[in-house]
Amino acid sequence: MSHDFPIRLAVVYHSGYGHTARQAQAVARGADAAGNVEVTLVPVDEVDQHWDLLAQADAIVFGAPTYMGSASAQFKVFMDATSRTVFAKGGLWHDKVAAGFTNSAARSGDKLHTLQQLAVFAAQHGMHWVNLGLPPGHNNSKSTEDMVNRHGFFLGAAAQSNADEGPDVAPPPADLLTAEHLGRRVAMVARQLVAGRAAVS
Ligand SMILES: Cc1cc2nc3c(=O)[nH]c(=O)nc-3n(C[C@H](O)[C@H](O)[C@H](O)COP(=O)(O)O)c2cc1C
Repeated sequence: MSHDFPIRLAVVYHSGYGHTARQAQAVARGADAAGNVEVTLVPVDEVDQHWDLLAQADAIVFGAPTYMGSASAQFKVFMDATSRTVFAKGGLWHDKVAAGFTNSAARSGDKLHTLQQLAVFAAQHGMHWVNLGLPPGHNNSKSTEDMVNRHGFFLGAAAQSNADEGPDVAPPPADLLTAEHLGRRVAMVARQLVAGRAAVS
């Protein structure tokens, strides 16, 4: 696809112990690989410096660890802040592209609930949610744990980090490649949308 349309993509994430940060970096790498994409990683504790950047973005990818079956409290603080900084200002994120990812220690760990929470959040802002777009990776006798989308999610990217391993080794490469895929896909969808708007305006 032509790279003539530059894209601005932000990854807003929280990570208490560094594992979800690895996933966020992978999403950013994937977006960067789409070419002509300005990618910014925004940890939620620095978001106050980045509200203008987020308002300018074509796409925002949301990521949080799953804590007690939902997005971490720190990420929820960010979500709630957008009521005032984004929603009440006239819907500054309306018609932007959105997607999400989460990481937790258990295989399921109720990650689906977090992805659903992120998708509903994006919908409240009138954003266009992009799904993962990969088939389940490890669902038959010939597949392995090394395959992308090994957790079989459709709504977004999932990662699993063993509770006794640090972010130097967890989440494993398959989950980081899954996150890279999501980043690249979101950038491409954003470009298609920007190009399409230019074509019909
Ligand atoms: C308060 C808390 C709650 C957690 N709840 C869950 C959970 O519901 N499901 C799960 O699989 N793991 C759970 N975990 C494990 C984390 O999701 C896991 O350690 C993850 O890799 C942390 O990511 P981070 O390093 O980016 O914070 C929990 C961890 C903490 C600290």
